[in-house]
Amino acid sequence: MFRIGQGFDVHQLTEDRPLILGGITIPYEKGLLGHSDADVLLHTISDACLGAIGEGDIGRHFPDTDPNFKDADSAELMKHVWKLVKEKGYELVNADCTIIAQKPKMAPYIGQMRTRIAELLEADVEQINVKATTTEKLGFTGRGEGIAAQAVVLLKKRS
Ligand SMILES: Nc1ccn([C@@H]2O[C@H](COP(=O)(O)O)[C@@H](O)[C@H]2O)c(=O)n1
Ligand SMILES: C[C@@]1(CO)OP(=O)(O)OP(=O)(O)OC[C@H]1O
Repeated sequence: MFRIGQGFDVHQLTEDRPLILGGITIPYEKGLLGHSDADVLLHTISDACLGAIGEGDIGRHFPDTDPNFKDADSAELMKHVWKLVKEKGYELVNADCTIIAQKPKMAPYIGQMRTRIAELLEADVEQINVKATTTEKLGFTGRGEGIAAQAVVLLKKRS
């Protein structure tokens, strides 16, 4: 049996924060603002996993009103999500993600992101695809005000 889930998330870019995306730190003049470390890519993959198992979203599991999650490492949140997926008896078929950012150039970091995401989802790197696109300077991402990410995750019941 297969289950599919999709995720979408946005965080604002601001000064004096590190840019953490896909579980790695990317050198850039700004970082993402959030209650947690604001890793928009891990958030959207986590949401897609939760969607696939019918378990709501990360805001339900890790409320942004809970001081326990202040500056939380999104990799740790994703590990918890993946534990829920495994408890329901599923494993990953593949995940496909898109980062929507005018800047910085993500291409040099995509390999490291795939490796880290594969580690977190206990999968092979070939099961994880990460893409990036600008919005041709249009909209809030195009103006460099924030970064968005979307993901689709396919799970299958372990035999
Ligand atoms: N932040 C980004 C955005 C895009 N890329 C790479 O550039 C290619 C062209 O982007 P367009 O938005 O002009 O289609 C895209 O396919 C990515 O490979 C990137 O590395 N970082
Ligand atoms: C991850 C959580 C929890 O720290 O906070 P944020 O980093 O603000 O992220 P968001 O995607 O807005 O929502 C989920 C939150 O509950």
